[in-house]
Amino acid sequence: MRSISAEVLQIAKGSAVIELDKVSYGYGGSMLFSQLSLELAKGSFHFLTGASGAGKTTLLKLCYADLRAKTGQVRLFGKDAANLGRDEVAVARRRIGVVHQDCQFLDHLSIAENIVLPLTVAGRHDEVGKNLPELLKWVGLTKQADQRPPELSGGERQRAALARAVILSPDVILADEPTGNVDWEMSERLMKLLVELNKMGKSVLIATHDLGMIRTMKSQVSARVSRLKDGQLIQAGADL
Ligand SMILES: Nc1ncnc2c1ncn2[C@@H]1O[C@H](COP(=O)(O)OP(=O)(O)OP(=O)(O)O)[C@@H](O)[C@H]1O
Repeated sequence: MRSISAEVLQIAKGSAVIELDKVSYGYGGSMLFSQLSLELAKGSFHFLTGASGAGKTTLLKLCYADLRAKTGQVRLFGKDAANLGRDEVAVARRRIGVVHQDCQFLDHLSIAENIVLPLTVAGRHDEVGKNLPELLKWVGLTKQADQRPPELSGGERQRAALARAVILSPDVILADEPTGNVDWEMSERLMKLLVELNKMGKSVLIATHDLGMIRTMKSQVSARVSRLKDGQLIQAGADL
């Protein structure tokens, strides 16, 4: 059993879009975090780092209400996630674009169909024609639009996953190891897309173990870096 003391991360710019307030979570009988607090401010850029198994994916899942805190409060856009009904959770989630670690594509659909899936599921078919060409161009996948996910390279899949995460124009982007399994050049390209989104006013939280990339990006964007270690969230300093 691991436990921690409270650590509240204050982010100066704007009001909070997602807040974890003294949250506890664990699988089975053991606790992964307890009394963990995190505040993602509107328009902020945040890196979450930590060793494999530290709990980064779990923390992101709490941030988009895929998991429920055992104790403490998760607030999405100011509302306690525990008090939201199914429809309200769905509405909140539409404001949060998630780039999953394993991309989670439907392999029988084309890349274009996968990217627009959040729109078609939401019944917003009329917006597909307007948004898709621009998004494909933005992530450099216009030529690959009709290919199936297994036919794409790792970097192309990651860019497609990013396009799908932003198709509903969310306020927040949560990205879980978006540069896993891609080379340095592609990692930098992906990160620059995320910085671009942040410059458009979106809040960005990226879970990554890639400290080299964090160091590089810190010169390009004002970012907060937190490290998850032994169930504690520690704000990383110059020692990064
Ligand atoms: N559904 C689950 N059931 C039981 N244990 C789980 C489950 N999901 C994750 N865990 C455990 O919780 C711990 C944290 O997992 P998590 O995936 O959040 O870590 P992570 O920091 O994202 O790791 P990685 O960098 O390897 O992706 C790990 O020990 C993992 O085995």
